[in-house]
Amino acid sequence: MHKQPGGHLLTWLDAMKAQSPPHFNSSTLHASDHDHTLESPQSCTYDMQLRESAAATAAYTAWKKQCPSAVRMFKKLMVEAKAKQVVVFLDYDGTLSPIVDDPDQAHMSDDMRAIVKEVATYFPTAIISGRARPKVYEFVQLAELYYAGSHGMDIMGPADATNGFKAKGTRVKDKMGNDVVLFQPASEYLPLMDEVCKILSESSKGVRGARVEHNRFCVTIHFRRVKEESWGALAEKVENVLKDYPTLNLTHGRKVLEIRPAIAWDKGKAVDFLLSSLGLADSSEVFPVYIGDDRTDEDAFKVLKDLKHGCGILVTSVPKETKASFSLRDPHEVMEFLLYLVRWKKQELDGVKNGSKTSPCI
Ligand SMILES: O=P(O)(O)OC[C@H]1O[C@H](O[C@H]2O[C@H](CO)[C@@H](O)[C@H](O)[C@H]2O)[C@H](O)[C@@H](O)[C@@H]1O
Repeated sequence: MHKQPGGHLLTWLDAMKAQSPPHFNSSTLHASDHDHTLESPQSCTYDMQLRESAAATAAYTAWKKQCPSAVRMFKKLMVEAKAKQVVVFLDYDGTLSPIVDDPDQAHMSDDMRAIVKEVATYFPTAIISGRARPKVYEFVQLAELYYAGSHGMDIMGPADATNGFKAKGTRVKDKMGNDVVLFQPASEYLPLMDEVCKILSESSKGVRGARVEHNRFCVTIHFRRVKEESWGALAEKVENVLKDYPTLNLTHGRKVLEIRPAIAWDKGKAVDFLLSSLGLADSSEVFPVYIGDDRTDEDAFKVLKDLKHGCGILVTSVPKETKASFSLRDPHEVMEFLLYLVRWKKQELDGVKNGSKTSPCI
């Protein structure tokens, strides 16, 4: 019998469970999240499912009064954006791609890729992900975007300053031979991250379903395929390894624990950095839109809240505490919102061409 992990880890484990709860699709009454492997749906009677489903729907509906749908409120939301430079920041997992059990299979659809590509033709667009940057690039496959991997600790953008992007960083060539600028505020941590990843991969081998993902400046320990009764044991292993690394921090996300350099840098700082690099920091003429589903996205929502312009949009199908002002249920709704955004811009440009002063209607 293993001993329980420390108090703060127990709190995190509870938060992780709460963050990706199973929810019921009212039309089929089947658990529609992938977390059913960790629950025991057999023990639920049909009536119980029905009641839980109704209660979950009621709770979500009530929560949406504080955090309304960005699709339903689109027109209102974009009033403030009129004539401003919209900049789009997109998280990857759970935002552009659905959450799946195997992190290597979290592909985005071709339709989603097409709409993100179109968004990027009208607005500077960045992907801000916890993933290693090359991995998220492999999924997204769009050279015209800015990428910030490892929760913002690995930023890459085109070096061609004609598009206004003047990042301080190192000029290198990307895989395709294009000139890019790299900004890696935690670059000296790379050997340490490699070491920790190796030790954790070894020590977690005994826990069935555990998976350790090297996200370059972040090491992610996946709990999604681990039986809940083994979560404590896995968390304890992580905690034990971390004891020897005082310069690293532990955080949690959707059924993951993550080890990161203990530096003051996060997705919010990456948003600030990209806005500055685009020459748009401290400007009331910019309207940043950030869409994300995870705890780590809250740092970016906070930055937008403090800026007092722009908007944070949380992707969730269950009520969550958030600093975002709007919400979208899932990646399908994200796609719908991005379509609206493109249509809004096209109408605005058509209006300018035709000399119309009226607001575009969606
Ligand atoms: O910032 P993000 O782009 O949202 O990345 C956060 C983590 O996303 C991935 O994990 C999450 O998605 C997986 C695939 O759907 C899922 O299996 C896992 O439970 C989720 O936490 C990614 O694998 C992590 O490395 C990222 O840190």
